Amino acid sequence: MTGDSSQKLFKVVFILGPPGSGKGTCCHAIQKNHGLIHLSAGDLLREERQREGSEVGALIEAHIRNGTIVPVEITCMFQAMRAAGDSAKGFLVDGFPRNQDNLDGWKRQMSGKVDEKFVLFLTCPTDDCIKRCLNRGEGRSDDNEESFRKRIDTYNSQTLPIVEFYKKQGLVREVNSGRPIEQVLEDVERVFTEAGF
Ligand SMILES: Nc1ncnc2c1ncn2[C@@H]1O[C@H](COP(=O)(O)OP(=O)(O)O)[C@@H](O)[C@H]1O
Ligand SMILES: Nc1ccn([C@@H]2O[C@H](COP(=O)(O)OP(=O)(O)O)[C@@H](O)[C@H]2O)c(=O)n1
Ligand SMILES: [Mg+2]
Repeated sequence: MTGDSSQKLFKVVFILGPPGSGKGTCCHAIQKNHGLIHLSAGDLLREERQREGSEVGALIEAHIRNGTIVPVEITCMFQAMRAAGDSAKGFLVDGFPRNQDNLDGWKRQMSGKVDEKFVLFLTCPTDDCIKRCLNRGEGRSDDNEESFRKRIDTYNSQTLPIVEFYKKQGLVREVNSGRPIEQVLEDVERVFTEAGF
């Protein structure tokens, strides 16, 4: 009837898990195989932090070092999805929503515009996660032991309740990522295939 009713919904898969659990690594593999667009909230924030003249660069850096979550208005996930346009088969939304503020902002902006397929939830022992972060080799200002501890605290207190929220809706697909990458990717691939990707 109206133009709105025929508007294409953005297909979305959320990727959540502790720092160093392999979210980015899994997204790279899946993106290649399935033609999905990978949007990492952390990457978008680091990009904005580097942008010359950014008014929020220092604020972003303070949150990143401190392992706390940047206010959702600054985390331009929605703009990034819109910028990627209609042609995308779907989006891998990596590291978002990470707390209640992220989730509230997402709902405010995206309700009625997205088809939330599932949440890929990666689980990995903290000892493995910290080793992986300290060896990541990207020179990140938060890949040190002190920041890692803060990130894990934030993850446990603020992100796990978001996973629970999606679990209640039957949307969580859990994969143990504390294993060799080939095994992890085999299970991740299966989850996407079962979801019709
Ligand atoms: N299954 C795995 N086994 C060993 N190392 C891994 C595995 N998955 C990812 N890594 C490595 O661990 C580090 C963190 O992975 P990354 O994908 O950046 O995690 P996240 O995005 O969840 O922080 C990277 O150096 C990556 O190459
Ligand atoms: N939704 C998000 C995602 C990341 N971030 C910030 O960016 C940091 C790094 O996030 P990331 O997703 O790149 O980190 P990993 O979990 O991939 O190691 C987080 O610790 C937060 O400080 C945020 O504020 N909000
Ligand atoms: Mg990452």
